[in-house]
Amino acid sequence: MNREKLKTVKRIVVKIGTSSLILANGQINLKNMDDLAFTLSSLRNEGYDIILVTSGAIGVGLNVLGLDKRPSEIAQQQALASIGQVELMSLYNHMFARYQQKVSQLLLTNDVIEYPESRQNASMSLQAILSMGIIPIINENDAVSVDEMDHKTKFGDNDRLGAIVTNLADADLLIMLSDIDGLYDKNPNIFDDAKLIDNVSEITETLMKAAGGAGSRFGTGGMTSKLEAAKLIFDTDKQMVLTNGARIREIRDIINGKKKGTYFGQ
Ligand SMILES: Nc1ncnc2c1ncn2[C@@H]1O[C@H](COP(=O)(O)OP(=O)(O)O)[C@@H](O)[C@H]1O
Ligand SMILES: N[C@@H](CCC(=O)OP(=O)(O)O)C(=O)O
Repeated sequence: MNREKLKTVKRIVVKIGTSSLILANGQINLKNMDDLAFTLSSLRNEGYDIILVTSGAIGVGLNVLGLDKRPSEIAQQQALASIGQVELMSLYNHMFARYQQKVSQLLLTNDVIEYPESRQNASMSLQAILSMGIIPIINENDAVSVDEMDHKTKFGDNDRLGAIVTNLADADLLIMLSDIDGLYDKNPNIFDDAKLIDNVSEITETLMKAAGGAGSRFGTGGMTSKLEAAKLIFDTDKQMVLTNGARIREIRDIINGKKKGTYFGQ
């Protein structure tokens, strides 16, 4: 367990969850989005390769249509994601442009990553975008991804997608931004005495039991899906830091090795 390794990272994937992009009242969290655009653009200027994995298509879709909860029908959810994704990218495009940073969009499905040829193709596309100094912004292609018996196109959730992209891009570090300071030893929604864990070197059964579901009505996987993502990170010998999306500017402290959030690494 050594945060010293964080000081040598060159390529960083940042995953931001819906809970950091949408306020409790359903409005867009412009402060977090602007902090994200500023921080990632300045890191890019300093020479880091940056990839953003974003959630929020459905949350922003609800905002655009003035709805307060997800529809239950799949086709309705997909329509919402399709509407929200355009608005989400439009917001990012404007926010990043303020800092003279160009962005691109990549919408992925699980089958693209599973098939070696399309995976290689996605990887080459990503490399080409990065070599142009552009920040690729990645989400699942929610408008078309569904799971059928023999054709699985869904990733499950964007925490998993964040870990998959870290591997696909051969990045050194995944920064997972959520609405909480890191991983606690118990679900902090239920236990007042829950303590923040500083370092995790292995995903044990005890840790999995400590992880509960989503904290907001917009988040999906909760802490369980973040730990599943951490398992993929360990499998591929990468590092991950889980931290609060309300303090995005602390990413700089994190890559300077400071004790912020929960560090997953060996
Ligand atoms: N052991 C735990 N440590 C930290 N958070 C936990 C834990 N168990 C459950 N949670 C909940 O997981 C939530 C984060 O997951 P989620 O709502 O899916 O966020 P996001 O939209 O960022 O993916 C936290 O707000 C918290 O309420
Ligand atoms: N792809 C979906 C997000 C799915 C997801 O995992 O959401 P979250 O738990 O907020 O990271 C969307 O853009 O709405």
